[in-house]
Amino acid sequence: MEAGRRKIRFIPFIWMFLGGICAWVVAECISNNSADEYVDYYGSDVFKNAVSVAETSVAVLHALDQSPHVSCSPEDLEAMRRIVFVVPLLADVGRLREGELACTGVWGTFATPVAMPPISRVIGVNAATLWRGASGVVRGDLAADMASFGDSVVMTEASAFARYRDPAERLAALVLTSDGSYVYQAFGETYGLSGILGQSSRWYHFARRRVFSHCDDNIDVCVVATYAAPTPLETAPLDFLLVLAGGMTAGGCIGLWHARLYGESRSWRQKLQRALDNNRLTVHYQPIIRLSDSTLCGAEALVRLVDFDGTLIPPDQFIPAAEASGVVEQITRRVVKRAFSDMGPRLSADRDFYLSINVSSDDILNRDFLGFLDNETKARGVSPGQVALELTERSTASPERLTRAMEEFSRNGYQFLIDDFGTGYSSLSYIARMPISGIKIDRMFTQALDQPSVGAVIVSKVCELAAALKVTLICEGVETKAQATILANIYPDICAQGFLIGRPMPVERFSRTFPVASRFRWHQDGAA
Ligand SMILES: Nc1nc2c(ncn2[C@@H]2O[C@@H]3COP(=O)(O)O[C@H]4[C@@H](O)[C@H](n5cnc6c(=O)[nH]c(N)nc65)O[C@@H]4COP(=O)(O)O[C@H]3[C@H]2O)c(=O)[nH]1
Repeated sequence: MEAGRRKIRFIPFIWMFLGGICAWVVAECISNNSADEYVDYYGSDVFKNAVSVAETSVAVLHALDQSPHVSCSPEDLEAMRRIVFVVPLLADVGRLREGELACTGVWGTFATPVAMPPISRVIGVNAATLWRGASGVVRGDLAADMASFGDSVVMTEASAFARYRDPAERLAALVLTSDGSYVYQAFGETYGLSGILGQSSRWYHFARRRVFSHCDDNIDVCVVATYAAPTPLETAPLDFLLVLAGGMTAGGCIGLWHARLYGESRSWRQKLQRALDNNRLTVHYQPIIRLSDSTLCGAEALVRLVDFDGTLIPPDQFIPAAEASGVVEQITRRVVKRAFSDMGPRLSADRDFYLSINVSSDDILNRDFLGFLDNETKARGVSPGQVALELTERSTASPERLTRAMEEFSRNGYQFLIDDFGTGYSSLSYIARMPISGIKIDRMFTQALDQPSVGAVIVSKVCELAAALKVTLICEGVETKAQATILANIYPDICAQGFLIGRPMPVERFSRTFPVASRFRWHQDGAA
């Protein structure tokens, strides 16, 4: 008991914690998303520029290679000068002779060819040669990236990547080959970046280092850019704390609601258990008559919980809690025992009279219940054929399982009635396959009978269905003579249950009001 109370007290805190975690996850995802946008923007810019430089260099090398002019001839120098003039990404273009630079578009022909520095890399099928940051080739103070193909060489303008040299805080990028073995350009703190080529962050990846990586399809140029994203607490501490507080508050509210529901169901469970232990469940009986001849055909057993002050609590208030907490099976057994003890003599005296008992699908699916029912009927001398089990149409159990279980009860002689027909969602095809002997039309349709509404149409359709299925039809909630008259006209064989005939009552009153072989003349007042 104490443990249960302590558990209830913890529920809101657990939900608060969960709410806080959810809020934190949401804040992280939002922050990841904007950090990814940032690194994508930066990485794409570097990538576009790198591809543009590479494509331009390749195109110029290709053009020089195809040139009809004699290398370093005045026409060749003129053509190279024009290239340097129109291609701002290139600082100079020139010609090699025996591995040395013989002339360039800017400097013309050298009196003494300039020695080339050691090669950084040879790439591609056609063996283009690359130099990274080569200095002292033309001007001692300038370090340029160079590429050569055949006897042509291009020198990249130093300013081509200038704007990336000092990236914003936490940003870094590498321009490299797709196998990661050669780095064209590096910006910022790039240690370990080549190892993550091919990975890209998504908003749902939880990592502080956000990654952009992309390779060109035609040229062997890739870019890996990273952003060491700050935590949401660093970027927007107030917003983050507000989101966290919101999450915890929402979690706390859900927790309070959950604790209340849990407390209610726990208190109902305890209340019901105490009522069972103290024998404070009682059963009332509501008469059911056949309208055609006014004979009493049966009675429905309806459970009530007697509160400590003697007031009767109707089943609608505790049966759902009993079903949810698993106490319903104990209640059903108690009702069965009580109803057989109350109505046993009546059932033996009047073999045409039946007693209907509400059961839940859990009762029917419980293998022991059939044995229990058999023992009780035997002990009280009740014929199973006079016992109708009312199963609500709103049952959530699997129809196949339920049908199989119902068949076992049916084999032992018990009848089944589908209660509250028309309010559930079960398919008619299932109902048609279930071993049922009767349908009870819900009172909401009955009460619409003497009003112009679709209720009357539905009732007459259900009557047709009952006739087709060859099952008994019982109409619940018959309160007026007008309703009874309409029903008797639509379906003469119909049975009626409702305040017009009698409210649920204790067994003593039931026996007094409806003695064996009595008739209830509903078109006159009172029982006869
Ligand atoms: N307005 C109006 N109401 C009428 C009229 N005639 C009968 N009623 C009420 O309609 C309900 C009929 O029972 P139900 O459809 O089986 O509906 C039952 C049944 O589904 C459930 N129930 C009752 N006893 C048991 C039980 O022992 N076990 C289980 N599992 N459920 C039970 O509780 C429901 C409510 O039972 P009650 O409160 O006794 O309410 C009863 C009855 O008092 C009428 O002319 N007008």
